[in-house]
Amino acid sequence: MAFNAKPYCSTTAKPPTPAAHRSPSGPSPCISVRAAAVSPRARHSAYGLSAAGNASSSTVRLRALAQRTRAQPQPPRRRPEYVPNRIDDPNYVRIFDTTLRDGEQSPGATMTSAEKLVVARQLARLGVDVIEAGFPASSPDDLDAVRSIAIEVGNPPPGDDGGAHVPVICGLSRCNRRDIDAAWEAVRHARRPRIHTFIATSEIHMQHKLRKTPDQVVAVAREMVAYARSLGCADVEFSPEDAGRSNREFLYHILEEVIKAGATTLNIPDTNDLGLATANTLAGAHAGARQLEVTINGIGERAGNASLEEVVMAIKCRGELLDGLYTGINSQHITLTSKMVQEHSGLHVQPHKAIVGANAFAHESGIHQDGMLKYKGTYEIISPDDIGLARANEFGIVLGKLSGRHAVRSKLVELGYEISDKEFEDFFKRYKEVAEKKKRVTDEDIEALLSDEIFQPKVIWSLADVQATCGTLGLSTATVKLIGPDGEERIACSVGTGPVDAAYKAVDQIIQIPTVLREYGMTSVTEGIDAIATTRVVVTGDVANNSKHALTGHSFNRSFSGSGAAMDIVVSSVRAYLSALNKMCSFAGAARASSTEVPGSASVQRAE
Ligand SMILES: CC(=O)SCCNC(=O)CCNC(=O)[C@H](O)C(C)(C)COP(=O)(O)OP(=O)(O)OC[C@H]1O[C@@H](n2cnc3c(N)ncnc32)[C@H](O)[C@@H]1OP(=O)(O)O
Ligand SMILES: CC(C)C(=O)C(=O)O
Ligand SMILES: [Mg+2]
Repeated sequence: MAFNAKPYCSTTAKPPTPAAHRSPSGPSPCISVRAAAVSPRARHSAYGLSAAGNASSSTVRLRALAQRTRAQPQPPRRRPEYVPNRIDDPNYVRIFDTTLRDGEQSPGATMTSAEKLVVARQLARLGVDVIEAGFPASSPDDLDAVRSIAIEVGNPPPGDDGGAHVPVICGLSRCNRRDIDAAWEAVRHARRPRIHTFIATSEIHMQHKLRKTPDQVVAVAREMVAYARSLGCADVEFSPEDAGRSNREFLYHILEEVIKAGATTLNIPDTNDLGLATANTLAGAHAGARQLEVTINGIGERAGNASLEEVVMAIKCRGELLDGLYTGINSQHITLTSKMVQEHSGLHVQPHKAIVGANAFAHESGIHQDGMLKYKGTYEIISPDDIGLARANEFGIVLGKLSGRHAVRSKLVELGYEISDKEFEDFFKRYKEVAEKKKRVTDEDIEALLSDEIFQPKVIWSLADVQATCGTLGLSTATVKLIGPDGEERIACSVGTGPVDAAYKAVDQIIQIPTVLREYGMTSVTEGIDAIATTRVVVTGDVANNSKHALTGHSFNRSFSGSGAAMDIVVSSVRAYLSALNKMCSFAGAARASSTEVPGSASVQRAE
């Protein structure tokens, strides 16, 4: 998590010392932990009562307060009016989004000004309280980008009657005048501008990076916070960078000093590389921080930041475990915002990413799918609607090799096919064979398999096996084994101009009905090397298949179509050919009526 320990305590870490909070001289700040801010009530109780100011005593008191809070009636879920250094509802947690600043620091994630503006508009729709729009001193372009966001997103839309949510627009700066001037120049156009200034407070950073003594760091922090306020900025956030590795007493001391200098939010950043961002952030909120610093999809420098969607949905779904906390986020915009940030930052989330990953609301294994079909709450704690996700099917079922009968049957019904139990069992067997070879079975795969397995003519000849060889070294060969209407297996081999031609000639040798192949077509119904190939053929037979035209009475040679599907193109082709030949045999059989001869039975080798 990113604990934001910003003067309104944000989540990072730990609340300022009692002394800091009792400070009579400055305004009370909000505490953020690179993530959250301590609510005024929590803060005052904890700090007011804590004598020593060490972490454990503060934490204990915060918990006691939390328990009392739990028993109280829930406050109305309305975003409290924005006041820089306090939040009037102790349960309200501000969401500080730094996608456009810290998120943009992810290698390769740089966005153009136009892209940043589009994302900022979306963040406002999402309802974030603060947008950290950039680091204006880093380049003239970034200053321009932050300024445009301040002007366009940081002000009410024309004609607004006061109902529109207008986020705070914030710019980051080091603790120096040049950076602070640039930040102010960029954000001052917003209705609610904020300058966020930071300086490292850990021994390792102060000594090796800043090359300053702790006293010098305190002096510059104090001076620069006061300078930011002197420019007319009423909302100043201060972050002690690398707070997690800073000496606690020193941390409290510098926080106390910046509060006196006019800081209104304290962010305690826990620059955390261990994948604990969301957990840390929630712990900060639980401990009283009331501003959480997050990014969309969790993007950011190195291992990234706490992700907005995880933190917000955890608070929404488990608010009761967090003493009734709530945010002003409209979660129905989460999916769109996540996609937009993926698009513009070029950083795509992994499929198993919580809340916004492609698999977060998809179910592929049979037991889960069965549970979902019976009651969605079994495997979904969040409704996809809650995050604005429209999924292709109601239950998020993705068919694969681990799917069971319930899910496959429901897919057939969804596709409009009602088949008998016996047919379904045959189909399911075939489905499993295919699914074992494919990563994912699509609707098109299902339809192709259905028409191959179920919607075939009466089976006279069926395919047992086929083996073909082909290549550039000579003619192709094929061996085909069919099962005849008498249940006997028959085998034939042939050569051909290609493996399909060779296989068809072998079939002809077995069935021995004069046949002309009129049309042959193959399509891959799905994508990728493991796609299912569907073959359609049209054949005509001899005079025995002649039909009379209904209107003219003339005889014509009737044609028969057939289709087949398989992942192997030769198998698919032979299935289609047999399907057409079976139709033709049925027709011929009906025409001959009394004939008992089995086509092909006399001239081919019987299998052992
Ligand atoms: C934890 C964070 O995420 S911090 C934000 C990080 N984001 C960025 O750095 C992105 C934008 N950065 C930039 O574009 C550039 O680094 C600039 C424009 C800010 C500065 O560029 P340069 O002037 O060339 O300095 P450079 O980046 O090489 O070095 C940083 C200097 O700032 C100093 N510095 C670092 N942090 C701070 C601070 N918070 N307050 C004051 N000085 C600081 C360093 O000690 C170093 O000073 P030195 O030149 O006296 O040794
Ligand atoms: C500037 C600070 C807040 C920061 O980005 C960090 O500590 O990660
Ligand atoms: Mg950072």
